[in-house]
Amino acid sequence: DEDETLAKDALLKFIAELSNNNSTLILGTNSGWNSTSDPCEDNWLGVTCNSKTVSVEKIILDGYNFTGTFDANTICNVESIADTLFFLSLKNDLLQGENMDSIDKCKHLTHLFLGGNRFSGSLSQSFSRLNNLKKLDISNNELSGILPDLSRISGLMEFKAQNNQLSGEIPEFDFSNFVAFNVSFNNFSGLIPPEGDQFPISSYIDNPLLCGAPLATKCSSLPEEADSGDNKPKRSLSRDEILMFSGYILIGLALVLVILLCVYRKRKQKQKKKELSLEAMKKVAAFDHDSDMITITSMDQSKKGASNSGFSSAAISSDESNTAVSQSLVVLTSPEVNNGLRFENLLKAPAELLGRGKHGSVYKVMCDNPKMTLAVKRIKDWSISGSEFKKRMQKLDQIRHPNVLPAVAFYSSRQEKLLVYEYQNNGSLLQHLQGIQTGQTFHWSSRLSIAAGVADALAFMHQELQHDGIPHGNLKSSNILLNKNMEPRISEYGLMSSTEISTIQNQTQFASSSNVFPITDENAEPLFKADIYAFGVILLELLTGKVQNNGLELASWVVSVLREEWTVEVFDRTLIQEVASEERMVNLLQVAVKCVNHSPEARPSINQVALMITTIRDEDDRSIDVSASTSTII
Ligand SMILES: Nc1ncnc2c1ncn2[C@@H]1O[C@H](COP(=O)(O)OP(=O)(O)OP(=O)(O)O)[C@@H](O)[C@H]1O
Repeated sequence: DEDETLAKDALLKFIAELSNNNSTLILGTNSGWNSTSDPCEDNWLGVTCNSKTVSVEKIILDGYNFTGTFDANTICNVESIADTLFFLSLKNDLLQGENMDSIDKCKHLTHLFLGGNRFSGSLSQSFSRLNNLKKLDISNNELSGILPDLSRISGLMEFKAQNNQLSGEIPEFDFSNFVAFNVSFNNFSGLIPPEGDQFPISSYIDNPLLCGAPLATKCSSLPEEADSGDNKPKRSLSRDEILMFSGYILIGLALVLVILLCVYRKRKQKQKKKELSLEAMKKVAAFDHDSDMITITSMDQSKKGASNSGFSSAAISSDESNTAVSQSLVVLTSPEVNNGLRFENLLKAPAELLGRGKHGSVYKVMCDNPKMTLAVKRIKDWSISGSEFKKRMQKLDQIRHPNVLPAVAFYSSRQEKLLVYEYQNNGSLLQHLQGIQTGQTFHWSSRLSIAAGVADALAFMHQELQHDGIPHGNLKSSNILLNKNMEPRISEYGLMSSTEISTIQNQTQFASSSNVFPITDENAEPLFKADIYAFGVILLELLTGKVQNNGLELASWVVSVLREEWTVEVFDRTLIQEVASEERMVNLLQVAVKCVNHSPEARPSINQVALMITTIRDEDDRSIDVSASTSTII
């Protein structure tokens, strides 16, 4: 109750400051803003509350020409408002700003619209600490000076700052998430950051010192153009501006002198070091070559230190003799390799490092006998006993699904395990998703059938391996490989370590006193639910075209956008252009969101997921048939 009173008092002070104590006149007598009513219960004009927590979430007071002051202290210093307010819009109110250094205390703001006011001076650094911000509008104000580093806000999707007198360089925004951007009619200078050219010229015009795409001004010609004065905006300068520019000129001159000195010194040094650096470059080239392409050497060579490949030393580092090693390669029942794959052949074949994941490295191995290309995964320090590993591999080998890539052979020693798979020519789903960023097409129908294939395979594997407690354990787009027909094949099924198992069980409060193998029916459930979460993230990647990584926690980003009902903004833009029916995309999005539910128990079973996706795909197939037959009739 005390909180509610504090919030109400703060709101009343806020409106009084905004309106110069004229709120009743400006908002009307029925607006609700008075001390005898309640902002949430009595629906104050422009205030939206959360119906469950009865706390203020949105304030929208646009276009009232209040002419007073927005003092950030007034609302952001009151916890009961700052903790829940995520939307603040005061557009076209002719306000001045005060104590804007406190704006970061309104830390949950995702939308802040302050366009069309009389904010002046430079924008407070504290704007760059609004970490949850998605949209910021400071356009049509009297702001000047350099922007704070707003590029720190990783989820920012929209920035509007046109019609101010802002100067300095545009912050290095990560434009990949942006849907709108405008800095036109300012005094920005320097290069437009990379990918800024996805926005039209109108987003940048009238910044005489700005250069680079999409503007026609090339950056190298910038100083001359600026000096020549031809393109200078023709407006009289204030005294302050004259002082500021004189300061800039002096600093500029000093910088030029320093640069000239540096260049002169460097040239001298370069001449001296020319021979040395050539030598160094040779070394670098040799090093690169070694690490990209390795030949798996025989034991003798390795002893002499002939190879620095991780894989060769992996095989050799076991203290067993060459024959013992050869015997310990267990070839599983793959007809193509059953005949002839021996450990020695693997060791002799040329190999190339494909990548290093958290479980170890993967090598592409071009084997001569039998003639085939393999992917060999080397897992170090896997806390699973040799016999348990063997049992698991043999069990997995009995469960076959066309969309799961089986291991063709494995090797186990105390220090390391090797797993041999057929090499898949079309790369991983991750690579295809990354290709979208560079303009490669990834059609909706391919995405949908990959989703359906993976869901089917996962449903089958879960059903077959439920009793053995073997989930996938590390499902992600780099482990979904694509064969030559672009059909998905889930790789690395069942390679989860006991430490990871304990972590998941702990997270889900399923942990028992013993978190070690064997996993039983009762404690395995959270592990399978973790696979469903991971599959949900893959669905989100397919729909958004974005990739889950350290910088982007995809599920929370999507959920936060959806909470504000901007469903369309979630989707990959190329999909929206391509897909006739948004409905099926929305249906698939709903499946994904169910899968990434925080509570494991609330996630659907994989059978339900597979069924939902098959239904969406069937509808999609039917719609293609219908449109095909319609076009034939026409
Ligand atoms: N059978 C295969 N055919 C083709 N490429 C493969 C095959 N197996 C793995 N790769 C690729 O090799 C690279 C490295 O794989 P790795 O499994 O080490 O990485 P990761 O999946 O990122 O990590 P981890 O699975 O250890 O968490 C990945 O790009 C993966 O797609």
